[in-house]
Amino acid sequence: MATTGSLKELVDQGVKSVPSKYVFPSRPNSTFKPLASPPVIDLAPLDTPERPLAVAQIGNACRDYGFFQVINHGIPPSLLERLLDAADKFFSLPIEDRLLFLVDDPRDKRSACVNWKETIAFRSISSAPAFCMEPALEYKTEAHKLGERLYGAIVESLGATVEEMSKQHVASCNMMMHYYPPCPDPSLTFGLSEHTDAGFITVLLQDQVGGLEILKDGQWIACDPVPNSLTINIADQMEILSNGQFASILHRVVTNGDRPRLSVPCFIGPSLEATTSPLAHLIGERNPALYKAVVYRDYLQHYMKVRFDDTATDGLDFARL
Ligand SMILES: O=C(O)CCC(=O)C(=O)O
Ligand SMILES: [Fe+2]
Repeated sequence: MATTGSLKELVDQGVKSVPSKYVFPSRPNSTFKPLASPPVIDLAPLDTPERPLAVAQIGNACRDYGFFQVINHGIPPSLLERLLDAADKFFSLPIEDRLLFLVDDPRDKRSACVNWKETIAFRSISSAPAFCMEPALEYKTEAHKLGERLYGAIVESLGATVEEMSKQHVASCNMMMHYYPPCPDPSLTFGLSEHTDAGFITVLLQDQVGGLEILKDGQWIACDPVPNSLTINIADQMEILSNGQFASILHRVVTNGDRPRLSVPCFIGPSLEATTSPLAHLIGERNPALYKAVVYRDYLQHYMKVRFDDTATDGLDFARL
Protein backbone atom coordinates (compact mmCIF):
# COMPACT_ATOMS: atom_id res chain seq x y z
CA MET A 1 0.00 0.00 0.00
CA ALA A 2 1.31 3.42 -0.89
CA THR A 3 2.48 5.54 2.04
CA THR A 4 0.52 8.53 0.90
CA GLY A 5 -2.45 6.51 -0.38
CA SER A 6 -4.99 7.94 2.01
CA LEU A 7 -3.98 11.59 1.83
CA LYS A 8 -6.79 12.61 -0.50
CA GLU A 9 -9.41 10.94 1.75
CA LEU A 10 -7.98 12.80 4.71
CA VAL A 11 -8.40 16.09 2.84
CA ASP A 12 -11.85 15.12 1.51
CA GLN A 13 -12.92 14.42 5.10
CA GLY A 14 -12.00 18.01 5.94
CA VAL A 15 -8.82 17.55 7.99
CA LYS A 16 -8.19 20.83 9.82
CA SER A 17 -4.54 20.43 10.80
CA VAL A 18 -1.54 18.85 9.12
CA PRO A 19 -0.64 15.39 10.53
CA SER A 20 2.90 15.44 11.90
CA LYS A 21 4.45 13.14 9.27
CA TYR A 22 3.75 15.79 6.61
CA VAL A 23 5.32 18.65 8.58
CA PHE A 24 8.77 19.63 7.29
CA PRO A 25 11.04 21.12 9.99
CA SER A 26 12.36 23.78 7.66
CA ARG A 27 9.13 25.13 6.34
CA PRO A 28 9.07 26.41 2.76
CA ASN A 29 9.90 30.09 2.36
CA SER A 30 7.08 32.07 0.90
CA THR A 31 7.28 32.47 -2.82
CA PHE A 32 9.17 35.47 -4.11
CA LYS A 33 7.88 37.21 -7.17
CA PRO A 34 10.38 36.59 -9.93
CA LEU A 35 12.44 39.58 -11.02
CA ALA A 36 12.64 38.02 -14.44
CA SER A 37 10.31 35.17 -15.33
CA PRO A 38 11.75 31.97 -16.73
CA PRO A 39 11.69 32.21 -20.55
CA VAL A 40 8.83 31.01 -22.73
CA ILE A 41 10.25 29.65 -25.99
CA ASP A 42 8.36 29.17 -29.26
CA LEU A 43 9.45 25.85 -30.81
CA ALA A 44 7.75 26.43 -34.18
CA PRO A 45 10.97 27.82 -35.75
CA LEU A 46 12.90 24.64 -34.89
CA ASP A 47 11.77 23.06 -38.16
CA THR A 48 12.34 26.16 -40.30
CA PRO A 49 15.41 28.06 -41.55
CA GLU A 50 15.12 30.03 -38.28
CA ARG A 51 16.30 26.95 -36.35
CA PRO A 52 19.66 28.45 -35.30
CA LEU A 53 17.83 31.29 -33.53
CA ALA A 54 15.55 28.92 -31.64
CA VAL A 55 18.53 26.70 -30.75
CA ALA A 56 20.40 29.75 -29.41
CA GLN A 57 17.35 30.77 -27.35
CA ILE A 58 17.15 27.26 -25.88
CA GLY A 59 20.88 27.29 -25.12
CA ASN A 60 20.60 30.65 -23.35
CA ALA A 61 17.66 29.45 -21.28
CA CYS A 62 19.59 26.30 -20.30
CA ARG A 63 22.60 28.39 -19.28
CA ASP A 64 20.73 31.19 -17.47
CA TYR A 65 17.90 29.25 -15.84
CA GLY A 66 18.21 25.51 -16.51
CA PHE A 67 14.52 25.86 -16.91
CA PHE A 68 12.02 27.17 -19.51
CA GLN A 69 8.53 26.70 -20.87
CA VAL A 70 7.82 25.80 -24.50
CA ILE A 71 4.88 26.68 -26.73
CA ASN A 72 4.11 25.38 -30.24
CA HIS A 73 5.79 22.16 -29.13
CA GLY A 74 3.75 19.97 -31.49
CA ILE A 75 1.65 18.15 -28.89
CA PRO A 76 -2.00 19.03 -29.53
CA PRO A 77 -3.62 21.07 -26.72
CA SER A 78 -6.60 18.68 -26.94
CA LEU A 79 -4.31 15.79 -25.88
CA LEU A 80 -2.95 17.81 -22.94
CA GLU A 81 -6.51 18.55 -21.88
CA ARG A 82 -7.61 14.91 -22.28
CA LEU A 83 -4.69 13.74 -20.17
CA LEU A 84 -5.33 16.23 -17.37
CA ASP A 85 -9.05 15.33 -17.43
CA ALA A 86 -8.16 11.64 -17.20
CA ALA A 87 -5.77 12.31 -14.32
CA ASP A 88 -8.49 14.29 -12.56
CA LYS A 89 -10.91 11.41 -13.05
CA PHE A 90 -8.33 8.87 -11.85
CA PHE A 91 -7.60 10.76 -8.65
CA SER A 92 -11.36 11.07 -8.03
CA LEU A 93 -11.76 7.28 -7.97
CA PRO A 94 -12.52 5.70 -4.58
CA ILE A 95 -9.41 4.90 -2.55
CA GLU A 96 -9.73 1.12 -3.05
CA ASP A 97 -9.54 1.59 -6.84
CA ARG A 98 -6.73 4.15 -6.66
CA LEU A 99 -4.62 2.04 -4.36
CA LEU A 100 -4.20 -0.56 -7.10
CA PHE A 101 -2.14 1.97 -9.01
CA LEU A 102 -0.70 4.50 -6.61
CA VAL A 103 3.00 4.02 -6.03
CA ASP A 104 5.39 5.12 -3.37
CA ASP A 105 7.34 7.76 -5.20
CA PRO A 106 10.67 6.97 -3.51
CA ARG A 107 11.31 10.70 -3.44
CA ASP A 108 8.28 11.32 -1.23
CA LYS A 109 10.01 10.52 2.01
CA ARG A 110 12.77 12.78 3.15
CA SER A 111 13.97 11.59 6.50
CA ALA A 112 10.73 11.28 8.50
CA CYS A 113 8.82 13.82 6.39
CA VAL A 114 6.35 12.90 3.67
CA ASN A 115 5.37 15.04 0.70
CA TRP A 116 1.79 16.27 0.43
CA LYS A 117 0.95 14.37 -2.77
CA GLU A 118 -0.24 11.15 -4.36
CA THR A 119 1.51 9.64 -7.38
CA ILE A 120 0.83 7.09 -10.11
CA ALA A 121 3.83 5.82 -12.10
CA PHE A 122 3.46 4.29 -15.54
CA ARG A 123 6.59 2.16 -15.74
CA SER A 124 5.19 -0.90 -14.08
CA ILE A 125 1.51 -0.44 -14.70
CA SER A 126 -0.05 -2.11 -17.68
CA SER A 127 -3.59 -2.38 -16.42
CA ALA A 128 -4.58 1.10 -15.26
CA PRO A 129 -8.15 2.01 -16.26
CA ALA A 130 -8.45 2.48 -20.03
CA PHE A 131 -9.84 6.01 -19.67
CA CYS A 132 -6.51 6.92 -18.11
CA MET A 133 -4.16 4.59 -19.97
CA GLU A 134 -5.20 5.64 -23.48
CA PRO A 135 -4.39 9.35 -23.24
CA ALA A 136 -1.41 8.57 -20.99
CA LEU A 137 0.27 6.28 -23.51
CA GLU A 138 -0.55 8.60 -26.41
CA TYR A 139 0.93 11.52 -24.48
CA LYS A 140 3.99 9.57 -23.35
CA THR A 141 4.89 8.74 -26.98
CA GLU A 142 4.57 12.43 -27.89
CA ALA A 143 6.52 13.64 -24.86
CA HIS A 144 9.33 11.17 -25.62
CA LYS A 145 9.53 12.53 -29.21
CA LEU A 146 9.54 16.09 -27.91
CA GLY A 147 12.23 15.14 -25.41
CA GLU A 148 14.40 13.84 -28.26
CA ARG A 149 13.85 17.03 -30.27
CA LEU A 150 14.78 19.19 -27.32
CA TYR A 151 17.76 17.04 -26.44
CA GLY A 152 18.95 17.47 -30.04
CA ALA A 153 18.50 21.25 -29.88
CA ILE A 154 20.24 21.49 -26.50
CA VAL A 155 23.23 19.43 -27.63
CA GLU A 156 23.34 21.49 -30.84
CA SER A 157 23.39 24.68 -28.76
CA LEU A 158 26.53 23.31 -27.10
CA GLY A 159 28.15 23.16 -30.54
CA ALA A 160 28.15 19.37 -30.73
CA THR A 161 29.98 17.86 -33.68
CA VAL A 162 28.12 15.78 -36.26
CA GLU A 163 29.71 12.69 -34.77
CA GLU A 164 28.58 13.61 -31.27
CA MET A 165 25.09 14.38 -32.57
CA SER A 166 24.89 10.96 -34.21
CA LYS A 167 25.58 9.35 -30.83
CA GLN A 168 22.41 10.71 -29.31
CA HIS A 169 21.35 8.41 -26.59
CA VAL A 170 17.98 9.50 -25.28
CA ALA A 171 16.51 6.11 -24.56
CA SER A 172 14.09 6.32 -21.70
CA CYS A 173 10.96 8.26 -20.90
CA ASN A 174 9.52 7.52 -17.47
CA MET A 175 6.21 9.08 -16.69
CA MET A 176 4.41 9.83 -13.45
CA MET A 177 1.20 11.64 -12.57
CA HIS A 178 1.16 13.70 -9.39
CA TYR A 179 -1.89 14.90 -7.48
CA TYR A 180 -1.36 17.56 -4.80
CA PRO A 181 -4.49 17.96 -2.62
CA PRO A 182 -5.22 21.34 -1.02
CA CYS A 183 -3.48 21.62 2.34
CA PRO A 184 -4.95 23.10 5.56
CA ASP A 185 -1.60 24.80 6.33
CA PRO A 186 0.63 25.20 3.25
CA SER A 187 3.30 26.87 5.37
CA LEU A 188 4.14 23.49 6.95
CA THR A 189 4.31 21.19 3.94
CA PHE A 190 5.91 20.52 0.59
CA GLY A 191 4.06 19.03 -2.37
CA LEU A 192 7.50 17.81 -3.40
CA SER A 193 10.57 18.86 -1.47
CA GLU A 194 13.58 20.39 -3.24
CA HIS A 195 15.48 18.13 -5.61
CA THR A 196 17.12 17.88 -8.98
CA ASP A 197 15.98 15.30 -11.53
CA ALA A 198 18.39 12.52 -12.50
CA GLY A 199 18.07 12.19 -16.30
CA PHE A 200 18.88 14.53 -19.20
CA ILE A 201 15.80 16.73 -19.15
CA THR A 202 12.26 16.61 -17.77
CA VAL A 203 9.19 17.45 -19.84
CA LEU A 204 6.45 18.47 -17.42
CA LEU A 205 2.78 19.05 -18.08
CA GLN A 206 1.19 21.08 -15.29
CA ASP A 207 -2.32 22.38 -14.89
CA GLN A 208 -2.96 26.10 -14.31
CA VAL A 209 -2.89 26.01 -10.48
CA GLY A 210 0.82 26.74 -9.95
CA GLY A 211 3.14 25.73 -7.11
CA LEU A 212 6.33 24.77 -8.95
CA GLU A 213 9.33 26.84 -7.90
CA ILE A 214 12.95 26.92 -9.04
CA LEU A 215 16.04 28.13 -7.21
CA LYS A 216 17.54 31.03 -9.15
CA ASP A 217 20.39 33.11 -7.75
CA GLY A 218 19.60 31.95 -4.23
CA GLN A 219 15.88 32.80 -4.43
CA TRP A 220 12.94 30.49 -4.94
CA ILE A 221 10.96 31.85 -7.85
CA ALA A 222 7.52 30.73 -8.97
CA CYS A 223 7.06 29.16 -12.37
CA ASP A 224 3.61 30.40 -13.28
CA PRO A 225 2.11 28.01 -15.81
CA VAL A 226 1.50 29.32 -19.33
CA PRO A 227 -1.63 27.80 -20.98
CA ASN A 228 -0.86 24.89 -23.38
CA SER A 229 2.85 25.10 -22.63
CA LEU A 230 5.15 22.39 -21.34
CA THR A 231 7.79 23.03 -18.72
CA ILE A 232 11.33 21.83 -19.38
CA ASN A 233 14.18 21.53 -16.90
CA ILE A 234 17.82 20.52 -17.13
CA ALA A 235 18.60 17.41 -15.10
CA ASP A 236 21.77 15.77 -13.76
CA GLN A 237 22.92 13.80 -16.86
CA MET A 238 22.73 16.99 -18.95
CA GLU A 239 24.89 18.81 -16.42
CA ILE A 240 27.49 16.06 -16.89
CA LEU A 241 27.14 16.05 -20.71
CA SER A 242 27.58 19.83 -20.87
CA ASN A 243 30.53 19.69 -18.47
CA GLY A 244 28.67 21.98 -16.09
CA GLN A 245 27.70 24.65 -18.63
CA PHE A 246 24.04 23.76 -18.03
CA ALA A 247 23.35 23.22 -14.34
CA SER A 248 20.77 20.77 -13.13
CA ILE A 249 18.19 23.03 -11.53
CA LEU A 250 16.93 22.66 -7.97
CA HIS A 251 13.17 22.79 -7.91
CA ARG A 252 10.30 22.02 -5.54
CA VAL A 253 6.51 22.16 -5.30
CA VAL A 254 4.71 24.18 -2.62
CA THR A 255 1.13 23.47 -1.60
CA ASN A 256 -1.88 25.76 -1.47
CA GLY A 257 -4.95 25.97 0.73
CA ASP A 258 -7.79 25.79 -1.74
CA ARG A 259 -7.17 24.02 -5.03
CA PRO A 260 -5.86 20.56 -5.92
CA ARG A 261 -3.04 20.53 -8.47
CA LEU A 262 -2.11 17.97 -11.15
CA SER A 263 1.19 17.52 -12.96
CA VAL A 264 2.63 14.91 -15.30
CA PRO A 265 6.44 14.72 -15.47
CA CYS A 266 8.21 12.66 -18.16
CA PHE A 267 11.82 12.01 -17.21
CA ILE A 268 13.86 11.82 -20.40
CA GLY A 269 17.13 9.99 -19.88
CA PRO A 270 19.71 7.51 -21.14
CA SER A 271 19.21 3.75 -20.98
CA LEU A 272 20.27 2.18 -17.71
CA GLU A 273 23.37 0.65 -19.32
CA ALA A 274 24.45 3.83 -21.12
CA THR A 275 27.42 5.90 -20.06
CA THR A 276 27.23 9.70 -19.84
CA SER A 277 30.36 11.81 -19.98
CA PRO A 278 31.12 15.42 -20.95
CA LEU A 279 30.94 16.02 -24.72
CA ALA A 280 34.46 15.55 -26.09
CA HIS A 281 34.62 18.89 -27.90
CA LEU A 282 33.91 20.77 -24.65
CA ILE A 283 37.04 19.39 -22.99
CA GLY A 284 40.49 20.79 -23.57
CA GLU A 285 43.58 22.07 -21.83
CA ARG A 286 41.75 25.17 -20.68
CA ASN A 287 38.53 23.34 -19.97
CA PRO A 288 39.27 20.24 -17.96
CA ALA A 289 36.55 17.64 -17.56
CA LEU A 290 34.59 18.37 -14.39
CA TYR A 291 32.77 15.04 -14.41
CA LYS A 292 33.81 11.47 -15.03
CA ALA A 293 31.89 8.99 -17.18
CA VAL A 294 29.04 7.37 -15.28
CA VAL A 295 26.77 4.45 -16.06
CA TYR A 296 23.19 5.63 -15.58
CA ARG A 297 22.14 2.59 -13.50
CA ASP A 298 24.99 3.27 -11.02
CA TYR A 299 24.22 6.96 -11.02
CA LEU A 300 20.52 6.35 -10.24
CA GLN A 301 21.39 4.01 -7.41
CA HIS A 302 23.56 6.67 -5.81
CA TYR A 303 21.06 9.46 -6.51
CA MET A 304 18.21 7.58 -4.85
CA LYS A 305 20.39 6.89 -1.83
CA VAL A 306 21.67 10.40 -1.15
CA ARG A 307 19.36 12.89 -2.85
CA PHE A 308 16.44 12.35 -0.50
CA ASP A 309 18.17 11.49 2.74
CA ASP A 310 18.68 13.87 5.67
CA THR A 311 21.66 15.55 4.11
CA ALA A 312 20.00 16.04 0.71
CA THR A 313 23.43 15.62 -0.85
CA ASP A 314 23.68 16.55 -4.47
CA GLY A 315 23.67 13.25 -6.42
CA LEU A 316 26.23 14.74 -8.81
CA ASP A 317 29.01 14.23 -6.24
CA PHE A 318 29.06 10.71 -7.71
CA ALA A 319 30.34 12.06 -11.02
CA ARG A 320 32.36 15.12 -10.02
CA LEU A 321 36.12 14.96 -10.53
O1 LIG B 1 4.77 18.71 -9.98
C1 LIG B 1 5.65 19.45 -10.43
O2 LIG B 1 5.42 20.57 -10.86
C2 LIG B 1 7.09 19.00 -10.43
C3 LIG B 1 7.29 17.52 -10.34
C4 LIG B 1 8.74 17.17 -10.23
O3 LIG B 1 9.59 18.03 -10.07
C5 LIG B 1 9.16 15.78 -10.30
O4 LIG B 1 8.31 14.86 -10.30
O5 LIG B 1 10.39 15.54 -10.34
FE1 LIG C 1 11.55 17.22 -10.44
